[in-house]
Amino acid sequence: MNNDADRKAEVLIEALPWLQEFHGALVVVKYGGNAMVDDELKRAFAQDMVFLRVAGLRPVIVHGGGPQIGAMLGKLGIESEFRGGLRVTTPEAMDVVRMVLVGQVGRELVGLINAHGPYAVGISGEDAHLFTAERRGLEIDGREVDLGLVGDVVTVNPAAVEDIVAAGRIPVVSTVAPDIDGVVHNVNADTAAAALAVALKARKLVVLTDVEGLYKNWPDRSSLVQRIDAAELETVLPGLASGMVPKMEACLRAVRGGVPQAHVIDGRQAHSVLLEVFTSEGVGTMVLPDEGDV
Ligand SMILES: Nc1ncnc2c1ncn2[C@@H]1O[C@H](COP(=O)(O)OP(=O)(O)O)[C@@H](O)[C@H]1O
Ligand SMILES: CC(=O)N[C@@H](CCC(=O)OP(=O)(O)O)C(=O)O
Repeated sequence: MNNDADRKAEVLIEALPWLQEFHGALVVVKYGGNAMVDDELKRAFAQDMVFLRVAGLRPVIVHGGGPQIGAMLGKLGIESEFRGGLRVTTPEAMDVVRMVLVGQVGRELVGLINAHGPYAVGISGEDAHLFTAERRGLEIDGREVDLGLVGDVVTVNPAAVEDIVAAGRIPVVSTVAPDIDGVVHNVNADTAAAALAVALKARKLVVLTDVEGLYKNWPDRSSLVQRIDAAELETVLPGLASGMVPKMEACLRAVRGGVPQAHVIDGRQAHSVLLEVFTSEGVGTMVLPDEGDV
């Protein structure tokens, strides 16, 4: 065999133990809006989800869309600001959040996946009681900050998502959610992905973003964390900035809720999900439960 054929065969065979280990595994993949900027990358992501499904895994996608919401708010002349990595959401902004997440970003992903076959079904936190939210406050320097219609997920009814998965399809979840009075809230997609991964007893949570993983001393590029356990992550959390806060809180919530591993990986690298699942080195940052919890 020539070298090129050897290398291709090696790549395929390296996947064998991982195909065995994850056969049938339910994997929640959070696709961040910052990793959706380029059409090629979006197509590669859709291919990866179909690959996982055809390889015998059960992918569930939770998508974000922060930059896309920002762009639409900008076009409409509505101001929006972030506090602690969360968007302060007025009722007017909430209409835009819902329109963009459900009607634009979710639809686009469903279309890209369905270019490969009848796999993807879009669903939002409003469907079949999937998520119930509770208004979420934020404490900054000991003071409570009002974020408007921002919610945290307090209950998950995963039955509708389970039905879609059981039918061999790929749920694509948009993260708007009603509170108990039916008022729709804006839920950060990392937060929702973690709550869903716990409720579905997922084997993995994989979070795609626009950075290689968690840096202990951001922005020092030599401080990329490959593995971290829940207890250590808890000590690092207070020092984190911007979007990394809800992301790492989500990983912590997932592993503390029984998900055996959570990963933050670089969505700017095409097919990074496949590298994470099917190669021995993996990519990005892996968050593990505390030793006693494994
Ligand atoms: N410690 C850190 N490690 C990695 N990235 C960090 C850190 N602190 C802040 N960041 C920033 O967080 C960003 C990711 O969060 P965010 O922009 O909300 O992504 P997404 O749209 O994928 O949810 C990174 O691009 C980086 O600029
Ligand atoms: C409350 C809150 O911040 N909600 C987010 C929801 C979208 C999201 O989380 O998108 P990314 O994953 O792309 O950041 C927002 O309004 O931007």
